[in-house]
Amino acid sequence: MGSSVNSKPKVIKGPAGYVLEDVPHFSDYIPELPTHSNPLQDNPAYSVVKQYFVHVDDSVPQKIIAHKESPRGVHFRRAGPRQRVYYEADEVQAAIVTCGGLCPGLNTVIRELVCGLNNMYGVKKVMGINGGYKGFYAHNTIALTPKSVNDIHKRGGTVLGSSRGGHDTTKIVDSIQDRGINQVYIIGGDGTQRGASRIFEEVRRRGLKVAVVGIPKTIDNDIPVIDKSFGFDTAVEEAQRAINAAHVEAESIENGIGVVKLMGRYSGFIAMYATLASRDVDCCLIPESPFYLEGPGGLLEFVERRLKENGHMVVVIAEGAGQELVSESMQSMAKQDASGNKLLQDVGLWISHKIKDHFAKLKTMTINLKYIDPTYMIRAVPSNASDNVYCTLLAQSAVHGAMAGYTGFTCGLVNGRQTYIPFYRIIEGQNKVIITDRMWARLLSSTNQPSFIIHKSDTAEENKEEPPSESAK
Ligand SMILES: Nc1ncnc2c1ncn2[C@@H]1O[C@H](COP(=O)(O)OP(=O)(O)O)[C@@H](O)[C@H]1O
Ligand SMILES: O=P(O)(O)OC[C@H]1O[C@](O)(COP(=O)(O)O)[C@@H](O)[C@@H]1O
Ligand SMILES: [Mg+2]
Repeated sequence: MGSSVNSKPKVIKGPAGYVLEDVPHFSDYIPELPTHSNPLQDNPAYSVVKQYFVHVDDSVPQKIIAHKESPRGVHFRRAGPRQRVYYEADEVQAAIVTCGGLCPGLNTVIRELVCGLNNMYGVKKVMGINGGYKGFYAHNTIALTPKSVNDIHKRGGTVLGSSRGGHDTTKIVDSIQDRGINQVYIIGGDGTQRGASRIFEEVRRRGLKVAVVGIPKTIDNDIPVIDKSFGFDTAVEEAQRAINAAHVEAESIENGIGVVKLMGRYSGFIAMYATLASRDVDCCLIPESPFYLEGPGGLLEFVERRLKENGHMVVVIAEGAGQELVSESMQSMAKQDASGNKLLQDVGLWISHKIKDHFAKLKTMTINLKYIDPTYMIRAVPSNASDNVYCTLLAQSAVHGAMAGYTGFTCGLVNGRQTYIPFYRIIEGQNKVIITDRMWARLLSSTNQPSFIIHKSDTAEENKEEPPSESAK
């Protein structure tokens, strides 16, 4: 079996600016592998489907807004079953691992990988790696059968367990070889996909016929390229319960303030969508939009004004918002978790204290503030109906890709279509709320909160005499 240095991006160009950012395939580094006809063609459930197999040239555009003269742009390979497969059913030894923080839907993905492999391709040997990456070399494995995973999608968390840290590429690939694993399904966030990419490179370097497949998991929705991640809808839905509670508490008492902290380390999507969905939120603070507390146009002035107008208010804050302000006022410890992620300070608690201190000093208004931190409750629930369907399609796409000999890719929804995306595109950046986009503008107009950025620059010079009016925002 051949081996070479790290794989290079596979970029295929076509007419009119067409670009396919393709994913690796066994045939790139292992010559003359035998192929077999896809057993799906004899499966009664699929035999009625016209054109069940994906055309070899099918690809999905990354950008679907186009102008008459614009180039066709970047495309990704469309996911789905292929005519020829690179494994026979009894040859496959699949392994599934879940890494990083929890997210609704993990169990559904595990279930559908096991059932998809079994029902579509007759694969019987599937093992679960216990406790994240380190489970490859530090724990026992768990045998997974359609029966044993039958109702796990009704539970939150991951039946396999998860962990941070412990990624040792050599030990992991040694374990893959020792256990005879030839398909690895790796479910996890940005850190996990980085780890998966390293595993793929090592597998390729050793010339192994092992499909390395990533399935993106991120409750924060911070993975680039894909439309959204599984579990996100569930998280937004579950956040409504906390926001409702905050609203009920706030409006039941004079000058009531409800503060709700939601997940979102670097990306405020959960906070933004939960706010847009709820309509009870007066102010949404996210990491992408810096804010300030004191002075004209600041948060405290806005809180005072909203309380005077409405008698109560709800603030939603993403965990990563205002971290620079928290660090300024508290001794930053700059600690990291086992995966190297920066540990954040509790901005919800901090902002609650700041608001309370402000009104205590002001003495003209007595407030009643209730702080709700539902962060772990939101990610520990089972996935909702639409996420369950999404997880099923993702898992099936992953299985089809691996069986067809593709490797070194992450499955993902791009413009509503299932695709195979090369690892480098997934790990090169982060998906963030773009505060100059229409979605954030919609949020600002629905809450009518200050747009702190505009103010801070404007206020320095212009507003020495007079603070800006809300309508000027
Ligand atoms: N740059 C990296 N290279 C290899 N492995 C990594 C890298 N970053 C994170 N990992 C591993 O991926 C796993 C999950 O990462 P983590 O950041 O905790 O969660 P998530 O995948 O949800 O972002 C951990 O086991 C961690 O060691
Ligand atoms: O306390 P833990 O388990 O480290 O998780 C906290 C973090 O996990 C998340 O829910 C998800 O982060 P990952 O995608 O990196 O797993 C973050 O929003 C949060 O900061
Ligand atoms: Mg992460």
